Amino acid sequence: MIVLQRFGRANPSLSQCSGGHQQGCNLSALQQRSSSSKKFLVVMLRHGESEWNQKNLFCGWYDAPLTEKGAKEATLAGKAIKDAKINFDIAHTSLLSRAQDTLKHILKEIGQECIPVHKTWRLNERHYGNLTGLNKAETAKKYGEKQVKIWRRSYDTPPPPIKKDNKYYECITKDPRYCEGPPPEEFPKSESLKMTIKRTLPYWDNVIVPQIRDGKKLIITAHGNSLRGIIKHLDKISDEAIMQLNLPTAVPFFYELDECMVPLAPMKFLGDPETVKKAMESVANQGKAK
Ligand SMILES: O=C(O)[C@H](O)COP(=O)(O)O
Repeated sequence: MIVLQRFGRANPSLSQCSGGHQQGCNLSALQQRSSSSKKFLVVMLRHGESEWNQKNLFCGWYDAPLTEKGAKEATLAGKAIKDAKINFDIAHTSLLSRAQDTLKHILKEIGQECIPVHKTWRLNERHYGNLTGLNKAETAKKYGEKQVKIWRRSYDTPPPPIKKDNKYYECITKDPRYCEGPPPEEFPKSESLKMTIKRTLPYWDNVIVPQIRDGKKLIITAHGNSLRGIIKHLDKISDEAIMQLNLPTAVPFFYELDECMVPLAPMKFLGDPETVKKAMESVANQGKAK
């Protein structure tokens, strides 16, 4: 198994059972932790390259399909998982095809196409508001790289809300895949990372965590920003430090969690360190004016 550098915690001392989202943990659980060797594995990854990644467009809730390269990246992710001898009991993904198809390629590669797959809007990409459909480099040229970095990576500044005359407004808002949620009053018009975390974490806490505690091995295929939210939560990364985290497409990373659902170590990638580092830099550079 090749493991890349860890994305460090801002404050490791905070990584105890004190987080409001870590349910069922108390002091006695903490005290027992040292004598218990129970570890839980969870694997996550961002989808493979999509057509809109290739064109460098803000995508968010628009349903851009995988490119051929994206499909190959997903298969390679499956190979890395196979080489690491990991198999799964349950999969979770978003309602967007790029994440679902990435999962399909992986499950095919590891010969686990039959495991249950749960799909939820709560794992969707953050909604990019009225930036949806705009080219990232051109937007940087127009509004400045600093502003684009704020829109892409700041913790609590959402992009401008999507307008009714945005070319993609109808196909996103009226998409029947959202008939079971979010409810109309919660349907996002744009989301900051903070807002994304607010709708993703209840799924982590109420659906994913109980399955992990139950001893199930999970794979989660989702998106750059819904996963940044989960990583921020697990690794207790500060609002400032999270701005520097850029997730590459289709590179699996994993956590080993203790019984309190606290990571035993920060996130680790499965992949060649140099390749992953370059891929992360290239994601960061998508917001530079060309
Ligand atoms: O929605 C998008 O455009 C991408 O999937 C993620 O974009 P980002 O890296 O600009 O946040």
